[in-house]
Amino acid sequence: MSNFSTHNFANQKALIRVDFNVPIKKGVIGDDTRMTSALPTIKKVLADGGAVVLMSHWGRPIKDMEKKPELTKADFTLRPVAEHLSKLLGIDVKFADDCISDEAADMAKNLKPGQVLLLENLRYYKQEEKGDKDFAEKLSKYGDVYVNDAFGTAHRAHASTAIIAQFFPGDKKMFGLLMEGEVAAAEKVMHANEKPFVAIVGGAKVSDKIMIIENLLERATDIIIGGGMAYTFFKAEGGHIGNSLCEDDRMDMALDLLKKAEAKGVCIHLPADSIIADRFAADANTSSALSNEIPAGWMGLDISVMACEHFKKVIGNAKTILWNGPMGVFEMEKFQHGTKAIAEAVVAATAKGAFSLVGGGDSVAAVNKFGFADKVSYVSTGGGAMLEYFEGKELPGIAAIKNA
Ligand SMILES: Nc1ncnc2c1ncn2[C@@H]1O[C@H](COP(=O)(O)OP(=O)(O)O)[C@@H](O)[C@H]1O
Ligand SMILES: O=C(OP(=O)(O)O)[C@H](O)COP(=O)(O)O
Repeated sequence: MSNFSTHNFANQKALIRVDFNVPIKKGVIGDDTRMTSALPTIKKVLADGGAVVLMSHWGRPIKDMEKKPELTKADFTLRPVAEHLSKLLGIDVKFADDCISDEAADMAKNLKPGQVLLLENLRYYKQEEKGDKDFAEKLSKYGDVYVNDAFGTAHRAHASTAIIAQFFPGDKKMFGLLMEGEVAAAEKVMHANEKPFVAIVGGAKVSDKIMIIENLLERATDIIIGGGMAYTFFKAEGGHIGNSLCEDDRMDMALDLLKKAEAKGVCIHLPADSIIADRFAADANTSSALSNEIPAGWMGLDISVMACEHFKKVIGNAKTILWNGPMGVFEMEKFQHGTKAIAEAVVAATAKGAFSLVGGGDSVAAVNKFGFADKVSYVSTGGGAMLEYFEGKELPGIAAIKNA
């Protein structure tokens, strides 16, 4: 592998895998941390006299379109990201409507030094997530040099994050500045794990993160499980969760995890009560209920008073805090309280000397929304990636460049 900082990109095209999986609502970018964090890498290539071809995924289009037939590819387009990036860079960022078409290939070929091209969402193609070799090879033709700066997606062995690296010789593949910075910070935290070590896991990616929680049992003294994650546990224990988020095929795993935690002496903290809603909507009717007694037709969208108080106490004693995943649907005013309360507790613990690492696209958006980003020890652009790194695993996106 080569060194990004010392590489001279003059007259070269850098094909950069970024993680621009940022919140977008009605075509407007929300928290743009993942974009601003990649700017130093992009600017260095341009300053050297090179050109930049950017590739990213956004959301999970194929899976989501299967679940909700009313969705179309247009709901997952990266076009607003190209427009926002134009503003951030102060130049007109070109956009290819399809990541793998002849047109995209031509646009990449004709790119001049100082120009930037963003390809449409890689996940329009199932080959991306399957790690298809031909797909990766086609993408590899867009650049002279491959740069991986997508720490948030480094835990995925996908075509653009890992498989593609084999099509570049050792001196033409490298990590970008964001990736280098993230890895250095994660290493620091790995060695700063003073106890009590409290891991806070929330959000909506139940199946992904339930496996990660199991591995956290090796390091954490306490694991707080909130957000949409929690209801699979309550249902598995025989509770009533109404229409709350749940992955039935992970219930056995949830029970198993509770048993393993008990055997290891790790405390798992679930939210005793929830703010419930009659619809998944900002103007839904709301009430509060025990998290295992949610009435039919209602869903838990935030943690409630008892849970907040309990979680705050646990966090107050922590010396090391690792947080990924919001406690509720913080994007909606009515369901932001739990996430805010937990963020405040993490900030207070940090002020008392704890080391706190917060990561994940939505988690970062949440700490920014509440103005706490500079009051925690480190904010990572990776959520699942950060947690997996913490397990001591070599992430596929890192291994593909390092070990080739
Ligand atoms: N109880 C809940 N029910 C449904 N969605 C939830 C719930 N709690 C949190 N969420 C959603 O989880 C999403 C973030 O999850 P995730 O992607 O796992 O976090 P991150 O991006 O920080 O890694 C947010 O959009 C939030 O609205
Ligand atoms: O947002 C992301 O991860 P995160 O929710 O763990 O922060 C990354 O862009 C990876 O997305 P994925 O979990 O759909 O592969």
